[in-house]
Amino acid sequence: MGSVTLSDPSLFREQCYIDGQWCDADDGGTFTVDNPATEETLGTAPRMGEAETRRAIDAAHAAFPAWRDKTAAERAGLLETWHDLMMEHQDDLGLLMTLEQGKPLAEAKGEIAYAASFLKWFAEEARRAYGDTIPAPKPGQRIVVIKQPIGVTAAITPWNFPSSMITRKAGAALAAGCTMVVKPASATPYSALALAELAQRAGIPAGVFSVITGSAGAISTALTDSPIVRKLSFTGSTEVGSKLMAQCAKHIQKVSLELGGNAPFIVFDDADLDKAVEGAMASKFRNTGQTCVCVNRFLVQDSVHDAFVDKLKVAIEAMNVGNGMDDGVTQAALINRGAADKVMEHIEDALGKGATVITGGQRHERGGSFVQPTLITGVSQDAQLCQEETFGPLAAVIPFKSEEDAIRIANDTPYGLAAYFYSNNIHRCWRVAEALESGMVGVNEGLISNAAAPFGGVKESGLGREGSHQGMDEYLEEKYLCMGS
Ligand SMILES: NC(=O)C1=CN([C@@H]2O[C@H](COP(=O)(O)OP(=O)(O)OC[C@H]3O[C@@H](n4cnc5c(N)ncnc54)[C@H](OP(=O)(O)O)[C@@H]3O)[C@@H](O)[C@H]2O)C=CC1
Ligand SMILES: O=C(O)[C@H](O)CS(=O)(=O)O
Repeated sequence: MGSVTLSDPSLFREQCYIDGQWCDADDGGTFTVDNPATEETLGTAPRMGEAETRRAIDAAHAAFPAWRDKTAAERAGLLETWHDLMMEHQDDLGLLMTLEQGKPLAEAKGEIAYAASFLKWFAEEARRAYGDTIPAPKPGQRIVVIKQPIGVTAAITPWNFPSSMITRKAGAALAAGCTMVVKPASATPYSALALAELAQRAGIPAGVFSVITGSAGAISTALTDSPIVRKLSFTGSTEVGSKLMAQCAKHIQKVSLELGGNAPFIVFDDADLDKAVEGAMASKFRNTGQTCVCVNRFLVQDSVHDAFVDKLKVAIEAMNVGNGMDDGVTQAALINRGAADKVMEHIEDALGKGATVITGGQRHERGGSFVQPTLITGVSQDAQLCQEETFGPLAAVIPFKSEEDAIRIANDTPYGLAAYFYSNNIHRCWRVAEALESGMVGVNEGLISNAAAPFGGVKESGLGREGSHQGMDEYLEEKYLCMGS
């Protein structure tokens, strides 16, 4: 990995993990993994396809009975050991993540703690897969509902949170008694393979958790063509999520989808503007704007518009753009040049429709996939960014007059993942929170993601919830027992 040395170099894996074994692709094929900040090659990962995927599915199938039959406490203990190993190696795992994904090192280490928190959360939830007994309508009968693990599951995960998007799924699946085959994003395989290394060290049995890298199409086809796989969990674009949902129909596989967003951030005239700016910065610029719950559109009420924009400009200009490995950097390279092109396309389109640049607006002088953190105002509602997720460091402000205008504009999107608003009027807070078409709402809060909360969207932002006590239900089947006399 260039000049970077891990304290524990064995966490850097360039092979996949199938059935407890580290292996290359059958044909020896590999793909390269680059550092987004320097565009240097970090290493390679196996280019696997259908044959390797089928072996991983078969291993998961073979491992399922014994894993299912462990007690919840035994599964919980192994998840807690995996959590502890993640935290013990937090620095190395953070380094790996910054090298392959680009995010500032402090954020990467933060994501490792966030990722580990899902293992700890679901270790606790494992012990609470409660069933029901229901008074029967017929004398002598008894109605009992038990919960059982769904079986072999699969996950396809994105590059923006290369560790936590895996543990948010695998933690729930393994806690429920399921086994899982994971295909991480090709841009960020090393965080996933390091998780597999630590799962092996934690004593999670062979076949229970496998990680395969390579052709997304071939791997996903093998996963959705197999009736052994009973559930697929996906985080990524709505376009791919829709394709996968259709593929899962063939064998009626359960599917969970965490997809794209288009989050509105509404600042009302009765907001605390300093808190609103704090929340705006946290939500907009986390991971250099590359999260599915990032603000995509700022809606600011006329009477506070200029004051809010002035404060936001100061906060944006205080950020430090650079290589995520360097101390003090708070905005990093985007995942690739294509992502930077998309941000510039959104800026240029909005300017062409009458918007004004308040700060930024250009590619960063560092070149490559760096973009200046940008603030634009006077954004027209027919701008491309109002219908498409920018996924980058662009704060776009749309003015509004009334509360009704704000709700109408906010809901004018096929997406509904996260929404945010700031107001000190409790009656308005209830009205607006209930009116927003979104799975999650931050009320006077810009950071809403944690393992205890049900994370998920409505409309074209997805299906199902992850985390919280709902997260494990995605991996459990309810069985109704009718006990006759
Ligand atoms: N909801 C969220 O958290 C996320 C949303 N997004 C949104 O998606 C946009 C595109 O980002 P991107 O990373 O390209 O997201 P994708 O949806 O393309 O990729 C996410 C995952 O899906 C895999 N994948 C890609 N194409 C297919 C396919 N045809 N069948 C099965 N799996 C597939 C990818 O594999 P591979 O890497 O090998 O191509 C990756 O593992 C972003 O700009 C953003 O708007 C992106 C990431 C996270
Ligand atoms: O997919 C994402 O962008 C993540 O879900 C964001 S979060 O969970 O870290 O908020």
